[in-house]
Amino acid sequence: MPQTITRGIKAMLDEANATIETLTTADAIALHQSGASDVVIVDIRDPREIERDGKIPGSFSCTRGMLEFWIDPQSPYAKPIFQDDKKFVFYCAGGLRSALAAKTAQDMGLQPVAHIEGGFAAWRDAGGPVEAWVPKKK
Ligand SMILES: O=S(=O)([O-])[S-]
Repeated sequence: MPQTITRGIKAMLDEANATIETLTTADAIALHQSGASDVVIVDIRDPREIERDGKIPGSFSCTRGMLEFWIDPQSPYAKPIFQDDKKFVFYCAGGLRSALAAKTAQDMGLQPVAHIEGGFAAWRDAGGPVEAWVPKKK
């Protein structure tokens, strides 16, 4: 018998988008250009996407797979950056995964959070600055 998926991505995205802040690309670029020190831009794309396409300069990379484990201070994988009193702005390639990630983060108590509409593709198309991936020196 085939699986019956009772809650699909449309419902999940609708719910996420109804409860999280969505930044337009223009607003996100302006926020980035302001250099606000109380904002962390979180890149939730996979490493291969970052390697291929580059990233928003200064963004913090947290793959979606590690999201909950890096946010929760009780987790052995907790990252101190998620304890900072800052605004966390998530982005992915196209704005879908980041909506779900921001919703999850918000549900966990992280706040304020937002995500960038259209993701990195929209950012790049709008002329937002892009930093090329540089391999780590060994
Ligand atoms: O999640 S996605 O919008 O990058 S395909």
